[in-house]
Amino acid sequence: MIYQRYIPAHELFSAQLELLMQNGQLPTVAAHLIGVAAALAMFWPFLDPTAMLLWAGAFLALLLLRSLHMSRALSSHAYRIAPRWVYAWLVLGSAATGTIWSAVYIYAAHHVPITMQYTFLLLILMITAISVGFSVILREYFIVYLFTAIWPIAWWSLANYWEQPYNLVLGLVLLAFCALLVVICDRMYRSFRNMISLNWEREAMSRELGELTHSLRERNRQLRDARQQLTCLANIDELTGLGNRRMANSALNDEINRARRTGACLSLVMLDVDCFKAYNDTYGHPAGDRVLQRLADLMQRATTRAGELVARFGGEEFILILPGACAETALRTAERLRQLVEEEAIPHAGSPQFGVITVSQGLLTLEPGTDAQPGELVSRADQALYRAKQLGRNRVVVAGPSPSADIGAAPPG
Ligand SMILES: Nc1nc2c(ncn2[C@@H]2O[C@H](COP(=O)(O)OP(=O)(O)OP(=O)(O)O)[C@@H](O)[C@H]2O)c(=O)[nH]1
Repeated sequence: MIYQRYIPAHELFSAQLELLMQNGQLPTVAAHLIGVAAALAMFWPFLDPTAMLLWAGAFLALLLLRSLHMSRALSSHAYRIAPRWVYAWLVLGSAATGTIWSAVYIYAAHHVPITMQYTFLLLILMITAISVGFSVILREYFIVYLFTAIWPIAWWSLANYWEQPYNLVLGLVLLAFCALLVVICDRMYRSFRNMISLNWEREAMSRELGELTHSLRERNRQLRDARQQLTCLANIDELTGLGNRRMANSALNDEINRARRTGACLSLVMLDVDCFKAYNDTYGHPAGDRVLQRLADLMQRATTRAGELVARFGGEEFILILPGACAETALRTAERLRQLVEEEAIPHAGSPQFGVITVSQGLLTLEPGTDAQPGELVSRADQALYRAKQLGRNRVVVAGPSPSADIGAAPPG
C-alpha cells in the first residue's frame, strides 16, 4: 500500500461523483429555478397559463427529485457503494431537464414572438453556461445535458430554416457552440481529474506518513521497554528481587560522589548470614533460598529512608547503602535489622549459639570531607564484618580507622 501512488479508477470515479453532487446541487436548482421563473414571466401572455403552471410544477418536482437523490447519495455514501447506480440516475435527471428546455423552446417557437423566443434561447444558453462550471467534473454528465438541451434546438432550427429568417444561422451557430463546449468541457474535465488525483495522492501519502510515524513511535516504545527490561534484568537479583552487586557498585559510586559534593555522611553495611552452610546442610538448599528471601524483606523493612538501598552482594552476603546516615544513625539501623532478624526466629538447629537465623554486620561510615574509592569502602566494611564473625556472630561491628580499632557494637542478647 505504501508504494501505491495512483488513484484506483473506481475511487477516482466516486470522488468525481462526490464533488459533482457537493458543488452542483445548489447551483443546478438555482439556475433552473431562475429559468422557470423567467419562462413563466415571458410566456405568460402568450401561452395557456394552466398548462404553464402544470409545466412549472412538474419541472420543480423533477428538480426536487434530483436534489433529493443527490442529498441521499451523499449522506448514505452511495456514491462509493454503488457509484454506477448513482451516476445513472444523475445522467437521467440531466437528460430529463435538458429535454424539457429544448422541448419548451421548440413548442414556444410556434406560439411566442420571435424576440421572446430568442430571449428564451439566451436563457437556456445561460443555464448551460452555468452548468458547465460544475458539471464538467463528470464530462459525460454535462455532455448529456448539452445534447438534450441545445443539440435538438440546433437541429430543429436547421430542419425548419425556412420558417424564420435566422434559423439556418442559428442552427449552425448552436452546433458550433455545442462543439466548442464539448472541447472546453473535455479540457476542464481533464484538469479536474488531475486535481482530484493529485489531491488523492497527497492524502494517501500523508496517511502513509502518519501510519509510518505511528509505527515508528510504537517501535521506539517497544525498544525503550526492552531496554528498561534489560537494565532491570542486569541489575536485579532473581532470587530476592533486590539489586545485585552491579547495581550496588554503581549506587555506591554515585553516593560517594554525592557525599563529596554535598558534604554529607555516607554509611555502608556489609551483612552476612551466620552459619548458613550449616543451615543449607540441615534444611536443604531450597529452604536456604527461602531464608534469603525473608531476610531480603526484613532488610527492606529496616531501610525505609529515601535513598537507602539494599543489594545482594553475592551468595549470602548483602550490602546496605545509607546515604546521609552518620555513624550513630547507621548503627541504629543495623542494630534494628539485627533485632528484626533475631525476632523473626527462623529455626536454625545448626547454629550452636542461637538456635535461630542470625546475621553479622560490618558498618563503615564515610565522614564528610573524606575521600575514598568504592572498593576500599567495601573492603573495610567487609573487614568489620569479618571481625563480627570472629567476635561470635549476631552483632554489628563498626569499622574503625584500623581493624584493631573496630567496635563490636551489639553483643548477642
Ligand atoms: N540456599 C542458598 N545458599 C547459598 C546461596 N548462595 C550461597 N549459599 C550458601 O551459603 C553458604 C556460605 O557458607 P560459608 O561461606 O561457609 O559461611 P557460613 O556457613 O555462613 O558461615 P559464617 O559466614 O562463618 O557464619 C554456602 O553453603 C553456600 O552454598 C544461595 O543463593 N542459596
